[in-house]
Amino acid sequence: MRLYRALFRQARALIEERLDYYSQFNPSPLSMQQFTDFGENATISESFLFLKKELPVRLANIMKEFHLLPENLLHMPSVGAVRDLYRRSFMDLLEFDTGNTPNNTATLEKFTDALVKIRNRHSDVVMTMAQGVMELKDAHSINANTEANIQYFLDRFYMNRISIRMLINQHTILFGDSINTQNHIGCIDPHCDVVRVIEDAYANARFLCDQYYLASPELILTHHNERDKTSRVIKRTDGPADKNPVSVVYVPSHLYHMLFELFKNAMRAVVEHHGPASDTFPPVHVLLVMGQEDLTIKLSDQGGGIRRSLMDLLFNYMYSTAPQPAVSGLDTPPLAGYGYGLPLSRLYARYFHGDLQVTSYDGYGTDATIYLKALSSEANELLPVYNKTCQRQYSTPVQTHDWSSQVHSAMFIRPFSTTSRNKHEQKSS
Ligand SMILES: Nc1ncnc2c1ncn2[C@@H]1O[C@H](COP(=O)(O)OP(=O)(O)OP(=O)(O)O)[C@@H](O)[C@H]1O
Repeated sequence: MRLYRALFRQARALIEERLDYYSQFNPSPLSMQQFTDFGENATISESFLFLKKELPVRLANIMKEFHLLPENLLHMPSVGAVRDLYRRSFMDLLEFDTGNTPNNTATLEKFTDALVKIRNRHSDVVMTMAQGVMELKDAHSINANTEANIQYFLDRFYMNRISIRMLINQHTILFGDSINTQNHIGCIDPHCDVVRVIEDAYANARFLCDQYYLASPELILTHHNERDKTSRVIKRTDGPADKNPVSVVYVPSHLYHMLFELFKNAMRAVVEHHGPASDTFPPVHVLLVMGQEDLTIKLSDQGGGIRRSLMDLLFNYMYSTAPQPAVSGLDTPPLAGYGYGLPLSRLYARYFHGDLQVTSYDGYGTDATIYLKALSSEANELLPVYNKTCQRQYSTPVQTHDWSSQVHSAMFIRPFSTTSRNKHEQKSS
């Protein structure tokens, strides 16, 4: 037993030492264009050389932030389980970043297999972290500072996770065994048909809404393409839409995720506001605009809106008006869960420098707007970086409400030029 403990302590010390080393480096954000260029031209070997360093760097940057979380949260079993997963995956990756790992077919195959294993291992992390927060809420009272720190951490933690999964998916889809039948570049669709994704998300949210309430609102979609000056209003009864009227280089699954969450919220609000027994429901209007710089998708519902006093809570991981899901998930109403729909969707939008904003008219309805970068060269990854500014954020007491902006650009990292892509530069501070 004593030997086991000594070995365990030794292993932990080694992990901490490696974390210190890799967290000295800044993550290297890529633009959508770099992802597609790389996907079309790079070899598995080049991808391996980049990822064997970049993945441990991204993992180490977020793992260091765990140390800054409130002790109470770290002691929650689910949070401990998530940390263990991260440690294991970090160590798995380090095997490949040693001076003597040969860059041969066997190593490349082993690396791809390791990435698949890591992706599967982490598939429930969002839910497990959410459970950790629920465990904390049940066990302790949470003060404003703790809440702010958890909110700050989760935004960064989930953003980091989105980015790591993006890298892993690109490598495993491009160089793994799966067959590309859709002309995608990894998980990116260079001609993502936005109307189609909107209609898919609507249809699936509607299916859930019909199942739960036996009723659902219609969809009216208007699109305008400023680039070729075309506009059209589509009602669902109109039949198939024009072929690909608005397309963008994007990850369809990310766009689908955001739209599905927004449609679920809109439908739930409309049906509950008007009463499920109502004869008719006002439709959900979607406006899709392709501009010169932005692609904008606005969902407008007449679901009674949200009080202004609650607006600040919308993106809070600890807020949902829906009943808390049981850990088993069996009693979960299908249209709402942990209250992560909006905050996670906003992270997906922000990941490539877009945004998600909600404006509401109490007593009437809500507009939820997704902004995406129209140009792939401007759609850069937004990544959390572990540095002094972020460390300070955890120790700064919550201030009373201020009118000024809360964005601290030093805590996220902007992309660097293509030429320095493989140079994992060390942080200056
Ligand atoms: N369109 C809307 N109209 C009225 N209220 C809304 C609307 N969108 C969101 N809300 C309110 O914001 C809360 C948080 O929404 P969010 O999507 O983050 O979580 P959720 O729907 O409760 O659960 P989850 O999305 O995790 O399944 C909702 O519970 C609801 O009260």
